[in-house]
Amino acid sequence: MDTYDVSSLDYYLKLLNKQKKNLKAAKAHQGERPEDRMSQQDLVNGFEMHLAVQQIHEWTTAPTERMMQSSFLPPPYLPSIAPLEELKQTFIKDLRLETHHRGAYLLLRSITRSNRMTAIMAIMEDEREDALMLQLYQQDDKKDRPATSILKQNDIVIVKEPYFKVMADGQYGLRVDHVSDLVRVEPCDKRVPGQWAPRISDLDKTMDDWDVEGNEAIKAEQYWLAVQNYTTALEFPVSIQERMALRLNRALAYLKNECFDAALADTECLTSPLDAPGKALERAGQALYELGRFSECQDILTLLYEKYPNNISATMELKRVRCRLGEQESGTYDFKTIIDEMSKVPPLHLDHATFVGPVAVKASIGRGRGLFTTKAVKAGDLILCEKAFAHCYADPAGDHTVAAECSAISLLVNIHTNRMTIGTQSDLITKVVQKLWRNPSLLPDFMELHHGAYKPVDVTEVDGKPIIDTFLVERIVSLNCFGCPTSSLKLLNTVVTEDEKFFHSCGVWIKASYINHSCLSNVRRSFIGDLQLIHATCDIPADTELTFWYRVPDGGNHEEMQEELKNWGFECDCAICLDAKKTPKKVLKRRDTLRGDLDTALNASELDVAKVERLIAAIGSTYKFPSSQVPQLTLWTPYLRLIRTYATENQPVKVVALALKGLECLGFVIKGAHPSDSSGIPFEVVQWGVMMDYVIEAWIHLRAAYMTLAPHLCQRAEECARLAYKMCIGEDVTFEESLGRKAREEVNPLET
Ligand SMILES: C[S@@+](CC[C@H](N)C(=O)[O-])C[C@H]1O[C@@H](n2cnc3c(N)ncnc32)[C@H](O)[C@@H]1O
Repeated sequence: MDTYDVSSLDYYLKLLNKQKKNLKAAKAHQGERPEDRMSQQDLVNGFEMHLAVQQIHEWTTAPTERMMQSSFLPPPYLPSIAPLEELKQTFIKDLRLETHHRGAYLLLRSITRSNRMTAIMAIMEDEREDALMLQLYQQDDKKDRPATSILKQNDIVIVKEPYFKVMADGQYGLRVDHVSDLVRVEPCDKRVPGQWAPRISDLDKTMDDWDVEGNEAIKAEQYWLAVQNYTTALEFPVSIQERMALRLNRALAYLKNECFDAALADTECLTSPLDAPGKALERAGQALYELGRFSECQDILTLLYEKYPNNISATMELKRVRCRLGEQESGTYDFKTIIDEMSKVPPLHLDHATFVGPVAVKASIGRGRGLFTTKAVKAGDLILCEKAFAHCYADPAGDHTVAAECSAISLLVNIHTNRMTIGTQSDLITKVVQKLWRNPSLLPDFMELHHGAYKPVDVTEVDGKPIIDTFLVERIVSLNCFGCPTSSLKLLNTVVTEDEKFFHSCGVWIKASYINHSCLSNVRRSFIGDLQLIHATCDIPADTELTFWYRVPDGGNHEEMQEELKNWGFECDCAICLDAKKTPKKVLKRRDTLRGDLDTALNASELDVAKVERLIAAIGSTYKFPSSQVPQLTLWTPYLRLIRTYATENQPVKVVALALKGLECLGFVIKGAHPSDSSGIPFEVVQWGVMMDYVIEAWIHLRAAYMTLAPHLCQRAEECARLAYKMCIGEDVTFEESLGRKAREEVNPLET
């Protein structure tokens, strides 16, 4: 939704076809055991040489000049679900090309440093001293952790059911797409051959040595290493007290590594909170907070506070979690403070809770599941304010200088679905994989999301570790992710360039993902950082399905709209689309011709307003149903153009007439809005129309025109502008500063 899909652009199609050709050529060798594998030494030399060249390139090229990275997703394959003890060891020389070696595993040792391209890469050997390149995908983000720490020289790993393939450079290598297919092996593991045995110095270390090394790793902010060190210390025979101290130390390292499930488990607070020491309660509270389990977090922190009433951090944390609970329960947010936070650079992942209004997920006929109201809501009501499950801010400069939290923009090519997008989706997939890998308690909610025809494995855990299927994550991201601006407000205040029309930031919001598409939508989404807000754009009765746009409709070509929805695998059957489908081709053709004439008239150096109005009326007459039933979206932009023209010319009578007609074409039904109306009917929006962009502007122009013609209607027009603002921007605390004050002070506020 709102992502930059380049699948139909020529340049990218050529790239896709080239990749497909390479894949086909590689497939021709499927099942072969290559005779021309490089020697270990040649592989190492080549790898080191490449590293050196890459380093020089990085030193000598400005970040902005570097090429946009591409990520190619291979045809999907399932993760290994076999317990390790059921797999048989195999060796490099027995590997067959383009084959997933089901039932087998490889034991490998890294013999080089590792490098990060789109994957973490290193040269690995097996115990027979054969070597090959290993490519690990979906590993930690480089901002969190250097590549060299993910796979260090001499690290020993097992690759379950390895996938041996021809790589982009024609060499042979292993590709690991599923993080759960890689198992790290301790040097003292009985499977490790004698020649790779641990160093004597490591064997001599005591539990205390490992504990001290863990503490040092924490100080050096090498939290992944601290976890390893404390884990090794815990393998020694230890007293209950020592065990608890080590686990609490490890809980801290886990927290820093964003492994909140494991941190929580190490505190043992969920099983015996009453006996837990302060440090355990503090760390458990932190883990629960990060997992969004605010109510449990409050319970733990209350216990901590009761035990240590003078503990300042406990008091502060308790206050913080109570704020989250307030947001979660009431949907009341301090938007002024949030907007202030947003103005900080770098953009933040906001510290706020999710509010779910009166909605429930239910079956939607012909659409799978959908989100339905559980009670009636009014136009402008907040339905959802959802914190992203995962979110990637685009780094416009491409150099990570803007913010540590930013992601580089890259091209994501899915060879299997032929879909190509530009943005941060590639990073988003990695982010989701890592979040789930580190916190398996989050798996069920995410994996429940729509994944089309993809058939995942039905095993969730093996050997005590979660199974994470990268291709399932990719499918879910592809069908459920939202492209988004940094904030909808920022979009209102800037002139959007052609390139910026496509949002490069993106995220996954689980609840919002249940909302199906309709061009005739009844809710609209907006963004404030990584919060997605959904507001009702009209009065919605109870038990009604909520819908918004996946692609913004413009009432133009019906087939083109359906083509844009193709990725999601459905045809829209809203009243607008059904009407277009049923309208005779001859009428559609006439409408198209008139629309072409109208565009020419609108683009003329001097606007012939009479002609434009005539053409609008002629297009209007090609519709069978009134716009209150089937909105005539194609007329919105021309009306807007006329409203602006008449506002500039200070013709309030015309502004009112055209603004009301414009709103009418979107499906609005408004009573008592004509200044000349002497019937005494009070102003009322009987029906809200489709909430297209610039509806706020139309209301503001109306307000300005009423100032001269019907001052008593000004306030009503301003209220409508404010409500439309809330629907489109997400809040109305900035309305006054953005538009309201200007609207009152100037006759024509939007022209300045
Ligand atoms: C983001 S999910 C929406 C929730 C989904 N219906 C579910 O069951 O989880 C997108 C998918 O919903 C379905 N969908 C959305 N809008 C639809 C519509 N108007 N008609 C039919 N299917 C629709 C399509 O299968 C689409 O790929």
